[in-house]
Amino acid sequence: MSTKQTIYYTFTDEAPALATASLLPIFGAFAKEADIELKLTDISLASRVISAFADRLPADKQAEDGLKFLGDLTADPEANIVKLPNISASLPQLYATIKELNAEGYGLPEYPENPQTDEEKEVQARYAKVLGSAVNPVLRQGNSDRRAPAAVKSYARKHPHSMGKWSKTSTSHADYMRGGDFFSSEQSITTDVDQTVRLEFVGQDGSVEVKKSLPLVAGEVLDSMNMSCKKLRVFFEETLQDAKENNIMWSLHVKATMMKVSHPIVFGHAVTVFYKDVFEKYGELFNEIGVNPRNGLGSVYDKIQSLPEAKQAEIKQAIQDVYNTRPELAMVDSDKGITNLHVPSDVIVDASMPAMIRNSGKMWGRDGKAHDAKAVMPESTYARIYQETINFCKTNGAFDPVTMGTVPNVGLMAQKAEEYGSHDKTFEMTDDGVMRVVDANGNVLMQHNVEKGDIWRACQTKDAPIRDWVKLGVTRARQSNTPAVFWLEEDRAHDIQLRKKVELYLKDHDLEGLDIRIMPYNEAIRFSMERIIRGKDTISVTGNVLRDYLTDLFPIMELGTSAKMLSIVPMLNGGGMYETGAGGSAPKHVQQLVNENHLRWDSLGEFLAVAVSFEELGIKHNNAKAKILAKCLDTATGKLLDNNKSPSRKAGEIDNRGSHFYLALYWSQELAAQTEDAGLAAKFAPLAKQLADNEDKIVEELAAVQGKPSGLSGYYHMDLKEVAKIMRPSTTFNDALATL
Ligand SMILES: NC(=O)C1=CN([C@@H]2O[C@H](COP(=O)(O)OP(=O)(O)OC[C@H]3O[C@@H](n4cnc5c(N)ncnc54)[C@H](OP(=O)(O)O)[C@@H]3O)[C@@H](O)[C@H]2O)C=CC1
Ligand SMILES: O=C(O)CCC(=O)C(=O)O
Ligand SMILES: [Mg+2]
Repeated sequence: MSTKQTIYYTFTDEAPALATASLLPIFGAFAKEADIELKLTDISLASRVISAFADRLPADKQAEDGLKFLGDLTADPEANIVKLPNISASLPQLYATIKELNAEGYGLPEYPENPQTDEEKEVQARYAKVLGSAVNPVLRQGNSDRRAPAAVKSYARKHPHSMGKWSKTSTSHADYMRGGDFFSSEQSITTDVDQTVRLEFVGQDGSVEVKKSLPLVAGEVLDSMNMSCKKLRVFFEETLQDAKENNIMWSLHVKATMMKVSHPIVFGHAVTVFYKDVFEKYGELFNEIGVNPRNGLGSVYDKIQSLPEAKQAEIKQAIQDVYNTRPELAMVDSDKGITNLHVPSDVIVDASMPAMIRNSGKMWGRDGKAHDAKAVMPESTYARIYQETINFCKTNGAFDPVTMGTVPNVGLMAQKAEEYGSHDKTFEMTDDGVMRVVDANGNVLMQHNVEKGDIWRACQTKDAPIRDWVKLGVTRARQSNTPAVFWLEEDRAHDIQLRKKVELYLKDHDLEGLDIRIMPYNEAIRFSMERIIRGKDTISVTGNVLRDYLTDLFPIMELGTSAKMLSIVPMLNGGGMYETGAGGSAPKHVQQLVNENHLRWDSLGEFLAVAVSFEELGIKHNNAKAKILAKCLDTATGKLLDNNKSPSRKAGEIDNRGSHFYLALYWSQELAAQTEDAGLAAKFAPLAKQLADNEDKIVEELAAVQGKPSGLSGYYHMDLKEVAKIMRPSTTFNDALATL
């Protein structure tokens, strides 16, 4: 007999949070019939800020630390978490959150940009924990299995999304550093024993500063690498000159959100090199008024507001003058004049490069039209795969969603493997000297000569996650009868360590009849692309960053968006996390809801994740009803796709809420029709009838609210009651659901 089981469903940010207000009541009502409870756990950016300062807030403003709760839960073999995409906050997003909360009377301290006192340092440290990719590494206590389910793939084949044509004469390309970057300086070791190493800076006078003590466990891989600030700035200048001479648009693609320490620094250099004339002329003034180029040009516009109007106009003119001397800069919003360099969180490489490739290799220009572009990604380790993809499209034309195969991914990410764990071991050098990794006996394990401004970082990957990742790769190859490729370079220091382990751990498995290969990145992507255009599937088994990049790149080509991916994290301790999609939180969708009360967010990722989550409870707890709920949910999802009841982009047509209604209709019909459990069928038959009888009325009620502003007030700190009102406007539907 089963006892009550719990699914922890996360409340996050932006579009997925809005969708939750409509969808969770449906999931909750259905799940109840299988003795399953869905508990909402708030891990939104606002909730994380509130939790960080809970001890300073009055009791009525405090809230449970949802992230800590779920983080602890990941150790429990019973854990069952449905994780929606959340904001990985850049500084401008954090400022906006603090402002919004303080307007509600929270009285949170301002973020100290240049902390001087101990108090300010402490405040900054608390905010630092909230910034960037602060949720995923805590919850992802397992490796990742991301794929396009068969129903989704078949829908995409029948209803292909638009794909920009590729021309052989396209001048678009990826540009990256040919030296002085992390790739060219990487060193890597594997420790045989548990030990604590020190990350030390040795000054020119011989003084030693311990930056960090790092406990390592036996079998762990530790890398260290350096990016030269001078070479980075020269690289930016050269790419700008080259783009200007060749009349091609310049476009920066980094991941300042996830690589929260290193990439804002890189982004800041791009801003100060691009607008060099402005920063040279007004640098001192900018320092005085607190401009932070790492927050983008937006920071200049923001901070100069404290200056007299004439001065502001002078600076704005100087910015405009820069555009005469520089190549055209890619735009995020050409109507509003927002460029790629405006804020660091607008262009995020995992999604932005596939969007460019899908769009014939073009980015948007000042004139609102698409143009060929030089995509600048300083760090060469992974940038090369985009050049390879661009070459492939130039030769073979755009991918065709109707005929193309699929590239699922098995990604290494457990226990903060690879780049996810690097935030606390990434340092900007304040002086020239040597950065080194030293063991307890004083032996130097790795070292780099560094200069002021360089970015030096160490990166950890534990052994247990690697072993589990190899197993997951082999398992997926076996279960789906698909070739699997481990993407590992032959001459990259980190990958040399990993290759040894992969070769060793592959021996633990029966590989009979499987096609398992190890290939360098460019060969691996070419191999996968050669197969994909012939309709063949290839599993990519990769490290963490390639996991991130490939699970947007291929889904965006295959399905139009990575939101439609099934994204499972089998946790090392036995629990499961089911992520919804592989993409972001679609801020643009919120704007549309605010303006026209239409939410175009597609909850397909949520439907898929919850079905797997039910299924898992069914298996673990021998809960037959949960298994039926899962099976019927999957069938209903397929029917929803077939009947084209996914959200449209246009106000007045079916949106997120309408698609949820159809899910409830089809799901209840499937449950009523199944014969495995007569009790369940009897329970859902009246609902199915009521929903079907009232279909037109409900659809009308849901459409009637659209076309005018929704009245949503909070952005980062949404009022759940208000959101529920906006997201559940059909009384007929709500009443029907309440009968369950
Ligand atoms: N796992 C996680 O928690 C992740 C979080 N993020 C966070 O998300 C934010 C935005 O990231 P960004 O990379 O710009 O991605 P977006 O969320 O803006 O997604 C890019 C585009 O993809 C389309 N899209 C994405 N999801 C859906 C969906 N469910 N339904 C329909 N269309 C969809 C939208 O296209 P259109 O506008 O044309 O409709 C959207 O504008 C950032 O704060 C980032 O930190 C990013 C990646 C993963
Ligand atoms: O954690 C993040 O900031 C982004 C995560 C992401 O893009 C992914 O997992 O695909
Ligand atoms: Mg991603």
